[in-house]
Amino acid sequence: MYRLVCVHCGAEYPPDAIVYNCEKCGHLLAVKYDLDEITITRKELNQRPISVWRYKEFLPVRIEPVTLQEGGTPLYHLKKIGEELGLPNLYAKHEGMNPSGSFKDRGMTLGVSMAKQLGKNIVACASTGNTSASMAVYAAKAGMPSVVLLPAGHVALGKVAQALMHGAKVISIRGNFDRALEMVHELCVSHGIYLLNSINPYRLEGQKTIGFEAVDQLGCVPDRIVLPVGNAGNISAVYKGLCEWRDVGFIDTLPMMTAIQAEGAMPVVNAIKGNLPEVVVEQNPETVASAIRIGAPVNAEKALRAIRETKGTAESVTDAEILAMQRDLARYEGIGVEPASAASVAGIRKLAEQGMLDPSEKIVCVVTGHLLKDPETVIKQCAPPIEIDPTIEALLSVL
Ligand SMILES: Cc1ncc(COP(=O)(O)O)c(C=O)c1O
Ligand SMILES: N[C@@H](CCOP(=O)(O)O)C(=O)O
Repeated sequence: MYRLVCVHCGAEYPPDAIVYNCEKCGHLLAVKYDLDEITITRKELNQRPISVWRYKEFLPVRIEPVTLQEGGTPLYHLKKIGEELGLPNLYAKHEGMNPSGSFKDRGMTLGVSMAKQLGKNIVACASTGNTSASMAVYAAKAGMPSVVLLPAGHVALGKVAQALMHGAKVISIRGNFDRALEMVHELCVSHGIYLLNSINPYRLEGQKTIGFEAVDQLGCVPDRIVLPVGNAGNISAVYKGLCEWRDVGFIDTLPMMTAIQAEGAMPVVNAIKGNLPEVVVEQNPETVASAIRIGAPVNAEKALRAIRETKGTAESVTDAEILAMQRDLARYEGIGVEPASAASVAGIRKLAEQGMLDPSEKIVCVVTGHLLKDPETVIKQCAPPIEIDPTIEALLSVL
C-alpha cells in the first residue's frame, strides 16, 4: 500500500486523493510506500526484461498500465570523452531512446495509467516541449483527450510536431513556461482535468526508474548521477527511488546527486552555491537549451535536499559549452542528444577541468532527450549539404 505525503510538513492524504499541493502548507506531495510490504528480491527483479515495469512493486499502478515499452534505455560508456577528461568510468544513460524520445515517457506511462486508475479522462500539462510530446503520445494510446500549454516561440520544432501529430490540443501562451504552468494548474484544479506536470506525484514515480536501471546496468551504485535540471522533478525522482532501494536493503550507498543548469536559468545552482534555504526565482530565464529554460523550478525543495543529503553539487554551463558537448557526443561517441541533455556531460567537463572530481568515480550522466527533438539548433551548427550536378566527376570533385 501507499499514501501521499507532503514533502514539507508530512501531512498525509489517501492514495486515491487527487491533490497536487498540501492543503495545510501548499507544498508538493510524494508517494510513500509501506516498504516492509515489498518482498520481491533484486534477483527476482533482474529476471524480468529491463523497463519501467520491471520495478512495478515500487510503483503505485494497480491496473493494466498504458505502456509503449518505455525505459530499458542504453547505458553507454563515454570512452573518448572520458579519456579526454581523465574519467575512465564515465557513462551516459540515453533517455532519448524512449518511445517519444525523452525520459518523460517513464513519467507519462505512470501518469496516464494513474489517470485511468483514478477515473480521470482528460489530461493537461504546460511544457517546454518534451512533457507535451510525451503526454500526447500516451493520451493517444489511452484514447484520452489532451491539452497542452506551450511558451510561444520557445519550443523546439520536433516536440511541437509530436504534440500536434498525436492529437493534443496545443495552445501557445505569450509568456514563459513558468506562467504556462501556473495557468494549467489553475485550469486543472478548477475544471477537474488531470494535471500531468511534475507536480503530479505519480508521474515522478515512473522517472525514478532511471536510477534503478542505472544501478542494474552498471552492476553497482554509481558514485555520481548527473542530471540537467529545469523544473527539478527528475533529479528529485531519481533520488527518491534510490532512497527507497536503500531503505529496503537493495543498495547501501547513494550517489552524489549532481545538478547542471544553463547559465541563463540557474536558480538551483545559485541556491546550492549560495547556501540558500530555497531558490530565488529567475524572472527571465534564457538559454539555447529550451527544455530547461525554467526560472521557477517547482520541485526545487526536493532537489536541494537530494543534492545536499548526498554531498552532491550543482554547476552551470554556458550555451557555448552545451553546444560544444552536443557536437562532441555526436561526433566522438555517436550519441545524438538535444542541447539540454548535453548540459549534463558539459557540466562534468567543467567540474573535471576545475579538479572537482575524483578520477576513479563511476559517473552516470543522464542525457535526457534525442537529437531530433530540436533539428533547428542542429542545422544552425552544421555546414549545409553540398549540392552537385548528378555526375561522378562532380561527386569526386567535392570528396
Ligand atoms: C530534455 C530535457 N532535459 C532536462 C529536463 C529537465 O528535467 P526536470 O524539469 O525534471 O529538471 C527537461 C524538462 O524539464 C527536458 O525536457
Ligand atoms: N522540460 C519540461 C518542463 C518541465 O516539465 P515537468 O512537467 O517535468 O515539470 C518539458 O518537457 O516540458
